[in-house]
Amino acid sequence: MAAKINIFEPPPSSASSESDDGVETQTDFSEVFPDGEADEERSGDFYNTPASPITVPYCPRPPSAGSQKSPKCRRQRTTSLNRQSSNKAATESVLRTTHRTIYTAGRPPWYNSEGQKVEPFVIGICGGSASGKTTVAEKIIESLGVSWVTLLSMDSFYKVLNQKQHEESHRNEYNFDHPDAFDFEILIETLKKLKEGRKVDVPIYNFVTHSRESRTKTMYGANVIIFEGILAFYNKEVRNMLDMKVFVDTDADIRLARRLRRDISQRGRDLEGVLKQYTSMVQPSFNHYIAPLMVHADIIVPRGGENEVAIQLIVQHVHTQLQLRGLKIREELAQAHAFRGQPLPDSLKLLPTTPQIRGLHTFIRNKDTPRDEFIFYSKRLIRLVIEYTLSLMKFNEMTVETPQGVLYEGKRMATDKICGVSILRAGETMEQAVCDVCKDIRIGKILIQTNLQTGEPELYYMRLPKDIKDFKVILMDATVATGAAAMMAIRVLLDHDVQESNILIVSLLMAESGVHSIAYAFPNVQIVTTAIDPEINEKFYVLPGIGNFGDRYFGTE
Ligand SMILES: Nc1ncnc2c1ncn2[C@@H]1O[C@H](COP(=O)(O)OP(=O)(O)O)[C@@H](O)[C@H]1O
Ligand SMILES: Nc1ccn([C@@H]2O[C@H](COP(=O)(O)O)[C@@H](O)[C@H]2O)c(=O)n1
Repeated sequence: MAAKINIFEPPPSSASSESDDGVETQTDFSEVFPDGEADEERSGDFYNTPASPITVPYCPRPPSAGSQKSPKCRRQRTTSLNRQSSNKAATESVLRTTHRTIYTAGRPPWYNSEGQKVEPFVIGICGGSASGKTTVAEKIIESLGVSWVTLLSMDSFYKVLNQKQHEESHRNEYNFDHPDAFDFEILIETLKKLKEGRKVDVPIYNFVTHSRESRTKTMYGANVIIFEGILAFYNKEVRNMLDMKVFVDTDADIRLARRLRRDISQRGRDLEGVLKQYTSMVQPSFNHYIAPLMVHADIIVPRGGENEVAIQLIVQHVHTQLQLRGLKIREELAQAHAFRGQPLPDSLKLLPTTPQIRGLHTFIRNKDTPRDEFIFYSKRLIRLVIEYTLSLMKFNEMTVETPQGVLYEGKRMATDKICGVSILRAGETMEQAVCDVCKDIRIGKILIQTNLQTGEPELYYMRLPKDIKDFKVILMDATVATGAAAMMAIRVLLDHDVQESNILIVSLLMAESGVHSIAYAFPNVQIVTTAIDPEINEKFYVLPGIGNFGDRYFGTE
């Protein structure tokens, strides 16, 4: 695969800092590439996807729309996607730098067109020590060309040793090749969480000190998860989580030669120690525990990483499986013809189409409106839709005394826990209006861009207010066409434990099919807009539409 270096470009209007009134509107793009990651390993470590439960009332899509579920039923929460390097790869990255390539742009969808998380494809790689498991895993990753792959090594789950065992390990007398050396409980829990797309903190193992380091490595779900280790197929529960089992079968003498070189140069061992450990424990355990696991393999790869043919076969199979999992979100959404003629969902809150609203639309839809007027009239419309959004909040009774000493029976918004999140970059144009009407509101940002090759939305960046799960979220995008970007942003919020019913997606203009798609996937999300247009063209623009709102507003092409 051609190496894919991250080509992250902040959007034109980003990187602002605190505004005068102290409202946080900053866009800190360093968040995308956290400190401590080698450049070529930048992989969106920022992303956290805990599972989140949802319920459903609205299901207008008829069965012919390709949906498997019955109208009343609701899908299970399952998994998600991303790309990470393993602990092992991370700790050895200095040694391997010249071989390491890949790495990612944005995160492609980790859910299907119904908003449901999609299971990642999990590959297990088993084989003797120094057989080439890690090398095979890295070659698969390179050839796959999939952006989000997690590589998890069984080494991370070596048990913490007591004093006696520790002394034995330094005399090369502790058996690290016996199943009892591994903490299968944490391993299983970790794999399960990764399959569900949740965040895990994986221990980092140090082969020199025979112990876990105090820091951990944070990993997330992915399109593909590769799990490798000498006893990767030993535990039945682990085996059941593997979609494809690969056994790397390399001759014992080659394994010994590689191990000698590696353990002396990288793991702080001496010749005598390696040979003693190998003959007394590594080789016997291989014969007794590891070699018999070959029966579970779907594919046996002789010679390890040199075996290009085997690696390409594996890669082909994974590609086919990923395709079957179907993550062509935008295409599917754009073809959501089954919604035609369906009543608009109850979750849609359309502003009354007054002459004033139509008048504002007339200005901003007119292709000849100059930019300054476009901005002026857009701002007016934005202010109206934001005020309307606030009117949908719950209000409590409140009595105040007027300056004349008379009581006034009024109302007060039930919660002040409201925050804004803009979908960059068009959604950013709506931030000011939210800040103007909600005092001290905090604003988060999510950057989603379209991959020009796949046409799919990709998540590049996000920075969300702290404790967002406790907030009502006004999610802003100027226009919604297929709903693909809005759905990705909603998915991000749900993955951060925001309640579906606490999300309001707010736009100036939405395509009818986008409204249906969002409502079908996320029936409890409120959808607020000033107008609905009937069509989407082949470029995914709304028709009649406004054109590219961001370009017209920011004066870009
Ligand atoms: N085909 C190969 N030719 C030469 N050295 C190799 C080859 N494959 C792996 N190695 C080296 O052998 C050692 C063990 O390989 P690795 O892939 O880490 O095996 P495992 O993960 O099974 O322990 C590493 O130092 C690696 O660089
Ligand atoms: N403290 C330790 C822990 C493990 N080992 C050996 O590592 C081998 C597994 O790692 P691979 O990368 O070779 O799969 C295993 O055979 C253990 O003997 C060790 O030496 N010290």
